[in-house]
Amino acid sequence: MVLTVDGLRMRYGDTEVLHDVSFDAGAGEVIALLGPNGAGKSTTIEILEGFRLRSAGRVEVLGVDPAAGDERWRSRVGIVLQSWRDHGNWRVRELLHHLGSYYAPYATPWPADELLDAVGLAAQAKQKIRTLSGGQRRRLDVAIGIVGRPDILFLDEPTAGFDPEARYEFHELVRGLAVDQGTTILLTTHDLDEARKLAHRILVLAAGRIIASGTASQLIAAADVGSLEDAYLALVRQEHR
Ligand SMILES: Nc1ncnc2c1ncn2[C@@H]1O[C@H](COP(=O)(O)OP(=O)(O)OP(=O)(O)O)[C@@H](O)[C@H]1O
Repeated sequence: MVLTVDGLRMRYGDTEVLHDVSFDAGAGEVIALLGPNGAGKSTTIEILEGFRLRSAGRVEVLGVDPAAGDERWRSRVGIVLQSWRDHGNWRVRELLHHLGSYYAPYATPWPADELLDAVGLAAQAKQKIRTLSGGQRRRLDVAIGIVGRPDILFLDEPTAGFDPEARYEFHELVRGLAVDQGTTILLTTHDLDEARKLAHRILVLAAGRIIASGTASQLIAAADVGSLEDAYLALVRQEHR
């Protein structure tokens, strides 16, 4: 398994926001984590990325506890946060080239120009980052996440602000990473269509617990409804009762 989460708990002060979360993922698997605002999706991802220390449970990412991940481990993990800190005065190509160089001791980084093509930013290569549109910045966030050709990629709401074409191209890119490079991908999204199109498995997290898990068709069949949207709404409404 590329990713194992077993009995994960997280507490902020007196409030427990993750209760006994367990799931795993294999190579090349795309998993979508869905759930209402505040369900604990970002918290889960940040623990797996090694940014937050969990309260309890076992977590392994590429065979390593993220709390103890070293530089080599970090170089194999790609991360797209909800918002990347800005380097406004850097130019797009320059930043990607620079960040790619960090990975050079461990992996062959994606050449900046190829990566710019892949995320649809070739025309903005020489632009300063602060002049990019919201969607263009988000594409750059994605490029930053994959520049080191990671074995596992964490994407926190990657397509928020994308136009439909950018979204389509991003979906193709994610599929390519999973299929051609065997990259394992865990993404959070509020876009059910995105989850249906991309994910081999969907996890629904509500109030810190996984309340359903399966393919889109399995979730739809289990709820005995006609669409993933209806299945999702039935699940989270049941949880609210
Ligand atoms: N540093 C913190 N201190 C205290 N509470 C926090 C902290 N970070 C998050 N929380 C709380 O933990 C819960 C889970 O938050 P989290 O950001 O993981 O949710 P989410 O599922 O990613 O939500 P969204 O869909 O809105 O991004 C929320 O109730 C949030 O208010």
